[in-house]
Amino acid sequence: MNAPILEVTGLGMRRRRRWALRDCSLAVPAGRVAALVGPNGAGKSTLMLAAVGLLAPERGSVTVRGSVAFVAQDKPLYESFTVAETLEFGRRTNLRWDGEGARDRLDALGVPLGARAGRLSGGQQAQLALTLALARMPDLLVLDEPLANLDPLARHDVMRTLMGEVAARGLTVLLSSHVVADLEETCDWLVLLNGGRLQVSGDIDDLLAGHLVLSGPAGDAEGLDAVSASVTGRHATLLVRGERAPDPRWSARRPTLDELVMGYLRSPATSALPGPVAVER
Ligand SMILES: Nc1ncnc2c1ncn2[C@@H]1O[C@H](COP(=O)(O)OP(=O)(O)OP(=O)(O)O)[C@@H](O)[C@H]1O
Repeated sequence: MNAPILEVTGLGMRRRRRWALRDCSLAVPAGRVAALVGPNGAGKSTLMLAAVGLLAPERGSVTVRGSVAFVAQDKPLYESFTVAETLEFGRRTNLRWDGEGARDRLDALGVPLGARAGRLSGGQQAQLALTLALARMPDLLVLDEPLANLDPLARHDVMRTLMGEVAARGLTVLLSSHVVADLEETCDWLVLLNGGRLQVSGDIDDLLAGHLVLSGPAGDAEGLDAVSASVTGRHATLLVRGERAPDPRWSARRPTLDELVMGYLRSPATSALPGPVAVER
């Protein structure tokens, strides 16, 4: 595994008086596209604010090995600036700035340079905010719900832009979303928060390969160590850890990412976390 670009150890974060995150330890290897998922109030934004240094940890530590850029949920843009003025402002306020790449990207997306940022569509504003962050040439890009309020085509375009950058220069991305289906094709790392606790962290292919969805008679489910189970009449569907069905009474298949996420969210006391991570220094 590549050395983690983001490493969080024993992180505890308080928002006002309440703990928003407790005892979170995770590592995201360089070059990954990591999905940060969890219900409302799980602590996703808090974790991202800690990762980019906008909130200081109450307990534990956050290490980023490289430069970081952040796009907040409300995509702050100067509404009265034109797109060209926005780019010029970026050039003047950043030491590292890929203005040419930014213009090329906006050109390819059909975002007019002369339009005022406040008059762009939601999808174009999302692309402009993403373009500004990418122009800073970060090693780690942190995006708080970059796909919220976008139509399916705009969501696809944003993800394609990200994938292009990841492939072209090994960018690492941490992005939060509520729509797991949007993440399945592009993300290869999963971080699942629930109620301020880390529940799942790891490579998505490994996680999917290490779990099964079992279907069979509800009466046979006892004794199986399921992550979660749903029973309809005499039939049970279970998410379990393992690579093979326990016996022929159960039909087994690999879960989808959505099934894996939902299975863990239904059982907040369960977790799928790696052991201590060896870091190359
Ligand atoms: N500015 C704030 N002041 C006080 N408490 C806050 C603030 N922002 C968030 N919190 C609290 O911290 C906890 C974690 O919130 P956070 O915004 O990190 O969750 P989230 O997973 O990003 O949620 P969502 O999916 O709704 O955006 C919640 O209990 C929330 O009420």
